[in-house]
Amino acid sequence: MSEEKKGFFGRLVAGLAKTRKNIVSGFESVFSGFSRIDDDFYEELEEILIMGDIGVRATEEILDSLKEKVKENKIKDPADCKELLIDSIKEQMNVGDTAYRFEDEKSVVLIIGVNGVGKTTTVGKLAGKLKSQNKKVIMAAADTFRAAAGEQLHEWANRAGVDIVGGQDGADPAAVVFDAVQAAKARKADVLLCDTAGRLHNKKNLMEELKKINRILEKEYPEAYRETLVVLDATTGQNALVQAKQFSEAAEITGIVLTKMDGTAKGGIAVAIHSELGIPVKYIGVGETIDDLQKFDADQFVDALFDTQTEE
Ligand SMILES: Nc1nc2c(ncn2[C@@H]2O[C@H](COP(=O)(O)OP(=O)(O)OP(=O)(O)O)[C@@H](O)[C@H]2O)c(=O)[nH]1
Repeated sequence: MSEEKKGFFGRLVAGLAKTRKNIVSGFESVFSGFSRIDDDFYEELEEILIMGDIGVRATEEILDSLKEKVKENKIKDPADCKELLIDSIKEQMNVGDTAYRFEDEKSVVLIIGVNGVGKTTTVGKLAGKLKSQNKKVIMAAADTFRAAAGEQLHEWANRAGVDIVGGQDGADPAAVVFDAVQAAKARKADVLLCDTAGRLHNKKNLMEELKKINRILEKEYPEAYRETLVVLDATTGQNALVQAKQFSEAAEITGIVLTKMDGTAKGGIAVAIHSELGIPVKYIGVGETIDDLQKFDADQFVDALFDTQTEE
């Protein structure tokens, strides 16, 4: 493993301490506590997976795949199931294309999410990350629904050292996006980050608003690659999955940002999102500062969950 990867892995393991404690220690006791592979053994595994917020459907599929592998490989010792279980979870998390195209080409990134999930913080962290790659970034404060959201985003823009357009409470979000696109073109921005609202209690309005924004982007900024990220609060577990489903009905989602992974034992929700929705988690938030946003790598995530070597 390269130094950089080792560093990332270490941070990932540390950030996931609570999730790991919840899932890994449970697995370890099952692998070492059972002397044979029987229904009780599988039931215990099932319980740990469900308790870890991996989701009912994903859990079933993981266990079916594990049982098949056990049969195929004629495994008799529960301890030998560990690697097979890791493989089965990785398979469930495979959603194909997880490229970060917006980091490499002229792009506009729409960031949606309900209030309080960490959306504004995520926009700020993303801006900081892109800025450190020498990208010209512009923020659009198009979440004009909540008073003070614009002000908060301005603070993040200052912290990250990027330009910001909009921020007046009650302005039309689509109009803010329109202005931001003109600014992005005039200032030759690499990435336009749009903080948009996500009021799920009125899905029709949300859909209309997103459609309107997308129409503006199609018309005014067709040359930009479009990424739509949904921000979800990992501490809400299965609720996050429900939100992701609802957003995916309202817009074409290209990725998920899972925030507050540092404060939760429910990190297994990442598996459920991949497995049940087929949408990749692209970033995880593991703290409140500008550097606390990490790219998500499903294989490394599963390895980190099972890593028993690292001190906490
Ligand atoms: N521990 C931790 N806290 C986070 C993370 N991301 C955001 N937060 C905190 O969560 C709280 C809400 O974050 P905001 O970014 O204001 O949430 P929001 O979704 O933009 O909310 P609105 O502005 O109301 O739309 C803040 O206290 C953040 O510091 C994270 O990854 N880890």
